[in-house]
Amino acid sequence: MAGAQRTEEPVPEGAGPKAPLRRLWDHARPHTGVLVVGGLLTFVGGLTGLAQPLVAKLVIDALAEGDPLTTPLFVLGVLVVGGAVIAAAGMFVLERTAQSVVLAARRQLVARLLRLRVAEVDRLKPGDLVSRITSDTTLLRSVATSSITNAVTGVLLLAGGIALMAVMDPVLFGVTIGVLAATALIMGVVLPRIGRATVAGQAAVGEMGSLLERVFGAFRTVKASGAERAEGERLDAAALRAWRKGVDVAGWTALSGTLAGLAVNIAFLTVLGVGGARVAAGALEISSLIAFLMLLFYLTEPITSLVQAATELQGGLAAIHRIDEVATLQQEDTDTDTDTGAGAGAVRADGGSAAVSFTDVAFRYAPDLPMVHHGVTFDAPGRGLTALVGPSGAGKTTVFSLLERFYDPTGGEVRVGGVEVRDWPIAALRSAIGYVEQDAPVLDGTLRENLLMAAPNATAADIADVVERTRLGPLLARLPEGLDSRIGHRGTTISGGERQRVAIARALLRGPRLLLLDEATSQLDAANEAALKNTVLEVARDISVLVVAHRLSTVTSAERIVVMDAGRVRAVGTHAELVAADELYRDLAASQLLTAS
Ligand SMILES: Nc1ncnc2c1ncn2[C@@H]1O[C@H](COP(=O)(O)OP(=O)(O)OP(=O)(O)O)[C@@H](O)[C@H]1O
Repeated sequence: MAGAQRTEEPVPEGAGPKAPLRRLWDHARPHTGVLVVGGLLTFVGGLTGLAQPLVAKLVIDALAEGDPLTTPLFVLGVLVVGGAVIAAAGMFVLERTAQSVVLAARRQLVARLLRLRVAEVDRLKPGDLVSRITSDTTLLRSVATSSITNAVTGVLLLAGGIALMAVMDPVLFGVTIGVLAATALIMGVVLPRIGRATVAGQAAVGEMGSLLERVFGAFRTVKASGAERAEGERLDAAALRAWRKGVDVAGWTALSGTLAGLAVNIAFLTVLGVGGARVAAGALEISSLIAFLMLLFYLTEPITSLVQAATELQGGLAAIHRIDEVATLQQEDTDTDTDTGAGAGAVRADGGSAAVSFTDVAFRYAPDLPMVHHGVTFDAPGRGLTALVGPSGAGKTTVFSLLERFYDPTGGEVRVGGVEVRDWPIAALRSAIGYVEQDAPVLDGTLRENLLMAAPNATAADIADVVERTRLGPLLARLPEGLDSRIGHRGTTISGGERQRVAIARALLRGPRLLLLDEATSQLDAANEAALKNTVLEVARDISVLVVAHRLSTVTSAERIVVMDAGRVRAVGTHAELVAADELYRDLAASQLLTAS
C-alpha cells in the first residue's frame, strides 16, 4: 500500500543482544578498504619492530666474530626510522576512519530519531536520546577501527613472536606460554566487568541528559517553584552514578593494563632465570637468550594493544547496545513523495479542500491505558468552521492527533478528503494539514526561520500575506531586525498571543487544505481575540477549519459545533440549536467557555 505506515523499521540483520560483535562490525564494514590499509601500515610498522631483535642478534654475532658492522647497523637504522614513519601513517589513517565511523553512526541515529513515531517520543526521555547521539557514538570512535586493527595485528604479531620463540627454545617458550595463559584467564574475569560498568555509566549520562532537558524545558517553573536545589540534587545523584561507574571502569582498566605488563615482566624474569641456568649448563647460546629476551620484551606492545583492544571493545559493545535500542523503536515513513499516492490524488479530485470524517473511531494511547475514544463519529465538510467543544479530557485534542496520524485508531475509520488516513502517504497527509498546537510552540531561531519551517520555499510575498492575515505587522515593526530577529528559546521574547499568531502564520504558509487549531485556554485581550477570530473565519471560507474551541466567540461563529464528552460525540449543531437542545453544551457555554473581555 502506497501510504502504509512503516510501524517498525526492520532491525538490521544480526542486530539484537545476541550479535553485538556483528553489529559493531556493521559500523566498521563500510570502511573495510581504509581499515585494511591502516591495519597493514600498523602491521608492517610492527613487523619492523619484530625484526629488530633478529638484526640485533646479527650485530652481536658480528661483534663477537669481528665481522664488519656496517650492513647490520644500516639495516637496523632503516628498520627503526622506517618502522616509526609507517606506524605513524597507519595511526593517522585509522584515527581518520574512526572519526568517519562516528559520523556515520550519528547521521544514522539522527535520521532514525527524526522519523520516530510520536507515540515513541511521548514514552521516551528526549534527553536520553540526545546523549545516545552525542555521547554513546563517541565510544565507537576507537573500537570500530583501531581496536579491530590492534586486535588483528596484536594477534598476528603475538602468534609470529610465539612461533619464533618455539623455534628458538622450547623450554623458554613453555615458561612464557604458561605465564601468558594465566593472565588470559584473569582477563576473562575482568573484561565483562568493564563492559557492565560502561553500560551503567552511559545510562547514567543519559539520565543526566533527561534531567537537564526536564529542567531547561520548564526553567521558569523550576525557578518560580524554588526547585533549584531539589532538581540540582537529582542531577548531582546522576552525575555521581556516572562518576562511580567511570571509576569502576578506570579501576578494572588499570587492573587489566597492569596485569598485562606484570605478565610480561614475570615471563621476562622467569625466562632470565631459567635461560641463565641453561646458558650456564651449556644448553643454550648467550646470543639466543638475549634474542629470546628481546623478543619477549618486544611482545609487550602487541600484548598491551590486545588488552587495550579488548578493553575498548567493552565500551563499544556498551555503546552498540544503547545505539541499537533506537533501531528497535517504531519509525514512520515521512520521505514518500508528496505528489504521488492515492491520497493526494483523491484530495485534488475533491477540489483541493479536505473534508474530515470520523466513523465509529475507538482509540487508546497504549494497550494498558483506558479507552479515550469510544466510537467517535462526526463529519466536517471541505469548507467552513467546525468547533469541537467538551469538558477537559473529553478527547478533543486526540481527534487532531489521529488526523495527523501521530497515532492510529484501534477501531473505526478516520478519513481526510474521502481517503482513510492510513492510505495517505504520511508526508502528503501532513502537507495537506496545517496544525496549530494548543501551546503554539515557537522554536529557537529567527521569526523568519519559524515561519519557513513548514514551507521552506515560500516567497517574500507569501510571508507578507500571512503576516497581514495573522495581524503580525505590529510585532514585526517592534522587533529590531524584523523577520530576522531572534525570538528566543521557545519564543520567550514574544507574548503568548504573538506566539499563537506566529504558529497560525506558520501553518497557513504551508498552504493547508485543512487547518487544525487547538485554541489556547488562556484569555486574550479583545483586540487579539477579534483579530484571531477574523483570521480563522477568512481561512474557513476556502478550506475546512477544525478548532478545539475554548472561546464563546469561536463557537458562536462556527457553522457546526461537535460536543464531545468522555470519548463520545453527544451532539452536533449550531450554537443556537445546541443551547436549546443540549444540557452539557448549555453548561459549557455558561461556565467553561471563555467569553470575550
Ligand atoms: N500522550 C498521551 N498518553 C496517554 N494519555 C493521554 C495522552 N494524551 C492525552 N491523554 C489522555 O487522553 C484523554 C483525552 O485527552 P485530550 O487531550 O484529547 O483531551 P481534551 O478533550 O483535548 O482535553 P483539554 O480540553 O483539557 O485539552 C485524557 O484523559 C488524557 O489524560
